[in-house]
Amino acid sequence: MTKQRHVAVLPGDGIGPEIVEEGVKVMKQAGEQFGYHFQVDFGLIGGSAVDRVQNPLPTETLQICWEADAVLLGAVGGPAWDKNPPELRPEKALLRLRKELGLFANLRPAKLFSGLEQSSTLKAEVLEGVDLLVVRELTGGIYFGEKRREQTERGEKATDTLVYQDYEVERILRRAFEWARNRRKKVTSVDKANVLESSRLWRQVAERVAGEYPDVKLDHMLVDNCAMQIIHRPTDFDVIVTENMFGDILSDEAAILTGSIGLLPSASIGEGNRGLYEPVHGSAPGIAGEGVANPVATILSVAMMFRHSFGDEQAARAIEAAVTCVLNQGARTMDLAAPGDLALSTDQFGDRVIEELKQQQPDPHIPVEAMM
Ligand SMILES: NC(=O)C1=CN([C@@H]2O[C@H](COP(=O)(O)OP(=O)(O)OC[C@H]3O[C@@H](n4cnc5c(N)ncnc54)[C@H](O)[C@@H]3O)[C@@H](O)[C@H]2O)C=CC1
Ligand SMILES: CC(C)CC(=O)C(=O)O
Ligand SMILES: [Mg+2]
Repeated sequence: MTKQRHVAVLPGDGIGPEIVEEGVKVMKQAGEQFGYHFQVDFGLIGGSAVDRVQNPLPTETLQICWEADAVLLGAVGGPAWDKNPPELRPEKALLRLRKELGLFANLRPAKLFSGLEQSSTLKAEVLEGVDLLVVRELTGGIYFGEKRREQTERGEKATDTLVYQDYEVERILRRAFEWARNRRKKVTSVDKANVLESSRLWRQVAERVAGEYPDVKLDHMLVDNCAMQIIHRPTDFDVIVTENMFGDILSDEAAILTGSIGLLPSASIGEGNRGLYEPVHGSAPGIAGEGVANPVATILSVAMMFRHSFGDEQAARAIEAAVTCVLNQGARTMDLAAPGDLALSTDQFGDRVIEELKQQQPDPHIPVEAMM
């Protein structure tokens, strides 16, 4: 029986439309092979929405996201909108969308594809076996705290506030422990508890939640040390769980382990099955419109959509296997190409993934219903 799914697609700004086009192609191909019929609704978001309708998150966009089973997003932002007032800033729209949909858990896996050791600036022996998952709290912390600008006697003053409530910490910690159970059973909780009160609460809650998961090992690490250890001993990490801003920064850093930020996908989920799927990277304005962006992060985000929103591990793995095959054949986009290599364009790479996906057979050993 054909499965009906409703997907909201928000290409956004910069390279967003180019990479999302490849993601949608792969989603439709996987849908054909694995028995889906998609209703796809496109929506405006970010700077392009400001330009068109003077609103970075139009009501119609929010509406199609609410009605959808999953949202696929490219990226938002760029220099054209950097000086906009807060209500017209593209990045604010993305923060608001995540909050409105209640997507508090952001999964950012960083895994080394074999053959890409040479693409990283780090030594191959440091990278061998890298496979970590950053679980980032997504709807709290300093990105959402009260912001203020004031004139004082000594000039202008700006304030950002970092607030966490224990329930917000508890629910993300619980997710991290659940996911660690299906991996190598190790959680590193990252904070700045030597300085921040919110981090002291975070650590306290982490200890409490850990008591419910005796099979999973919990370590605490200060964020400055973690930033170093990620590139020094990356294979020591399994699941890293941390607050919003630390997770944002550490996941970009983790991209260096894999060879390019153009490879890192993400899934943002909440209490239900609806999720938002987007690459970890931004709108890369410097290469926008040239057809050279790496579409892998977006394509792998589509795999995460099948896994987390549709509960379809078989389709997810087929997409991941197709990407692996294409990379194993030596195909590279500009960000991964060695000097002298012929780099494929964004759509050529997407086409190669489609061809490999067509060769993938459902694996009868994988349960169709994914572990959520
Ligand atoms: N989720 C989102 O929509 C995000 C949006 N942004 C926004 O994006 C804009 C640019 O931000 P940046 O700090 O430059 O970060 P960025 O991630 O857009 O780019 C950083 C570097 O990585 C390269 N890069 C990124 N994605 C790539 C891909 N798929 N293939 C090949 N190379 C790629 C870029 O060319 C650049 O050299 C800003 O307006 C920022 O606010 C930044 C991060 C996340
Ligand atoms: C709102 C986004 C621009 C923040 C970010 O960099 C991210 O989520 O990766
Ligand atoms: Mg970021």
